[in-house]
Amino acid sequence: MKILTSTQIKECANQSIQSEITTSLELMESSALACFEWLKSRYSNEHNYYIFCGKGNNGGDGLALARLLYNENFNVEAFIIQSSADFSEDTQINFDKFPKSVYFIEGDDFEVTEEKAIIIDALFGTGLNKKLKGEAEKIVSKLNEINAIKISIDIPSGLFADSLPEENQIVFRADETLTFEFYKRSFLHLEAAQYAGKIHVLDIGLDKNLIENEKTDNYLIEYSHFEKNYKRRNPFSNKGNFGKAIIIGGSYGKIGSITLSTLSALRVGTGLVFTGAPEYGSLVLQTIAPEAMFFSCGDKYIEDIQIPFENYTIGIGPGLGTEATTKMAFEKMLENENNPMVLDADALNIISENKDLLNLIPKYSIITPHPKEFERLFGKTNSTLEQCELARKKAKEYEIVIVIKGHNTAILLPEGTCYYNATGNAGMAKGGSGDVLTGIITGLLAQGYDSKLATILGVYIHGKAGDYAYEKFSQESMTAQGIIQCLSDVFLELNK
Ligand SMILES: NC(=O)C1=CN([C@@H]2O[C@H](COP(=O)(O)OP(=O)(O)OC[C@H]3O[C@@H](n4cnc5c(N)ncnc54)[C@H](O)[C@@H]3O)[C@@H](O)[C@H]2O)[C@H](O)CC1
Ligand SMILES: [K+]
Repeated sequence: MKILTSTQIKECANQSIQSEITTSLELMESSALACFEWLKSRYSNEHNYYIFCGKGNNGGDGLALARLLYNENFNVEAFIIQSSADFSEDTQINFDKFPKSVYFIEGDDFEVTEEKAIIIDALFGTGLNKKLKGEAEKIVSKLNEINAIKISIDIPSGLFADSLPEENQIVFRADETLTFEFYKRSFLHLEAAQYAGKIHVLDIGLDKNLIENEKTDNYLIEYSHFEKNYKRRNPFSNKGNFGKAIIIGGSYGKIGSITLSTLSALRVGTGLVFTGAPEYGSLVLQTIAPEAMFFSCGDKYIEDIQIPFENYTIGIGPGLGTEATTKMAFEKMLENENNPMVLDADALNIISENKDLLNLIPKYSIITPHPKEFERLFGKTNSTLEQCELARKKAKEYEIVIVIKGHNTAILLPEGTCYYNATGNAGMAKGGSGDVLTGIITGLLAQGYDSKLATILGVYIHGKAGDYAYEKFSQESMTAQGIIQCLSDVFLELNK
């Protein structure tokens, strides 16, 4: 899905209106209708709906929604922010059409009975041009204190679509956000995501051809992406058709991580998986992952990387350690390899101590740092949005794919495009999850997916398997091994 800026979204709506595909009032009505249908499918008319409206078009969506709810006998009260501004044209029409009297409110001068309350935030949408202050700030602060179900229309009031809130900025804190046509970019960054809650993208009928023509460098990965690009297995194939993945890492006390990567590479369909680890890891690896083959790279730590095969794809880093001999072996390996590989964890830590190594990374390789590892590699930034933009620059500079792991993992491609992932959950915020991702991407790369697809699909599958693990084991009890187990659910769904 394309991620457009608020200006582009407005432009799409304006063009739809100018080309007489629709009118602005119809768009407002279809936005309200989409919210109404969504609410009706989830909440009964036993709830009391408190709808807080501004005087711009976001408020108009709120007032139209209030009318739709009222007409179907839901308990609705509409509150309108008292200000000197006039209603926008369409909002005025919807204000006139609402059959009940409304409350004009100033500051915290309003009451909400918490029991069975649903608060709908239609105060400000994408038209907000500066931080909330004065009366608006007081209303939102009071709403944030109320114990009720909270739903924002289009975007939580006080939040911007294309930039992130500062610390202590007042923003409506929603449990769910019903957003129109597109994910707003800020929703994909932690600093703003915490205000938006669960995001639901509702279709309001903007012209799909206009959306198609809008240019963007930011996308959200969707299931369709996966469905379209996934390589089905040919019934006449043999293991030679599905590549060789070489997983390298492990050191004293960290054989577990390389075992997780190995198991993951096996579970995404790789033809042959080899693990290069210190000698004493052999027994554990061969017991837990008997399908993989082992080759020794040292005694307690990786000391020498001699890959005894050809035509392989390397994934290196989990549990690798940063011993002096390991560093040397890693550097030598980088000098000798030309094909794209996956670099994670200690491989990245070694590089961050010697930045010249960045120039040795084969083009189109994939690095998978978490935010701290990224910082060690490329420097500190003030927000995750700035970090994402720095990663875009570095991905271009070194012609590599950068995966910043986190709440919404961001993938930056060498051509400058960003793909965000929305699968996954907080149960994955545990040791071992990253090792699984390394194994998945290496396995897909080995099977002939190019770097871009291997990463996009890999990150998506990883999150999706995490979501299955959540359902099966709970967020608390799921482990990295649980994610690996649930990879089969993802592939079963795909093959349905
Ligand atoms: N674009 C679409 O596809 C559709 C959008 N809809 C809804 O419209 C809003 C955007 O509406 P807009 O009128 O542009 O602005 P807002 O309602 O967000 O309100 C802004 C309003 O308030 C004034 N203002 C701006 N900043 C502040 C501030 N800090 N404090 C006080 N007042 C402020 C500004 O002058 C405006 O008048 C979008 O989010 C959707 O909900 C449609 O209804 C359907 C199509
Ligand atoms: K809003």
